Amino acid sequence: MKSLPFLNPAAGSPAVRNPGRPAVIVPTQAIDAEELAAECAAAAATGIVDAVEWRIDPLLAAASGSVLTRAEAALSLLPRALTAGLPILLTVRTGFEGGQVEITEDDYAEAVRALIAGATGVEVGDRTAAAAGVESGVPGAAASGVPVAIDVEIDRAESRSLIASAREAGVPVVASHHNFEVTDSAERLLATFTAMSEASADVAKVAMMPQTPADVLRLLEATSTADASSAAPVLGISMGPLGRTSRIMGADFGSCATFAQIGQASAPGQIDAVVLAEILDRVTG
Ligand SMILES: O=C1C[C@@](O)(C(=O)O)C[C@@H](O)[C@@H]1O
Repeated sequence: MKSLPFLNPAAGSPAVRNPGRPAVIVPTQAIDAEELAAECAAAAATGIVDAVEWRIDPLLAAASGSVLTRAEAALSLLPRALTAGLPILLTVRTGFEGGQVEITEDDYAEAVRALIAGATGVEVGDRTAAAAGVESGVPGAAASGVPVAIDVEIDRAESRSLIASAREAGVPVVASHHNFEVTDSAERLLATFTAMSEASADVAKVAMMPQTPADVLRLLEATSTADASSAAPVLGISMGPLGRTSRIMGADFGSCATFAQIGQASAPGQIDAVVLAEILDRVTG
């Protein structure tokens, strides 16, 4: 298991203190500033969360105007998320992959490009994000010194150029691929991990729906194989109740992080974050 590459050392969260422990990432689907600030603060207050994923697809779906206007509306809220001090993973989960925003390939690329620019240019206080990133040495750090990373769906038409743009801007990238129906074949899973690694993603993540225990095993084996052959951290998730082994013991198969819920889950099978942290305390110390 490799470490999640956008932890915030200053947060002193469990994965920061113990590099052998997978990062716990908690999603928020907040669509306004108050909800976002409150959910990030609540996650930080538990002391067991390492990063927050802000799923902005519900906000993009609810807002009106061009995709650029809607992405900018989301970005204007980002400083509220950063005040809690936990790293933020910005995710536009499209309808293609089980998310809430129906979006064209062109609009997805435009939204992600706007988010990359915003993640490097967020102003908190009087320093620019890019300057703070250089000073703090934290990749993708916003002005507060809190890392901001971005999710890019590897199957989107412009994924490779989006990943290249994010890396050029110093924003860490989590490449994603989801199948909410079944679990891909072993060959397809490995090809997906390889494509993510070849595109230079900072984390290669797949989330699959199992139908049988053998599907969970195939996902875990592919994750472990990909971890052994890739320089970048990997993350393999088997969703639904059947896949919970992957969310609890995934680190033993190479996963650098696990998604857990506080309040609303963002995918089937997520475990309560506090309960999961207690289990991880017991099994990983
Ligand atoms: O990609 C992922 C993983 C996930 O689908 C899960 O299964 O926990 C949850 C999503 O919010 C996130 O973007």
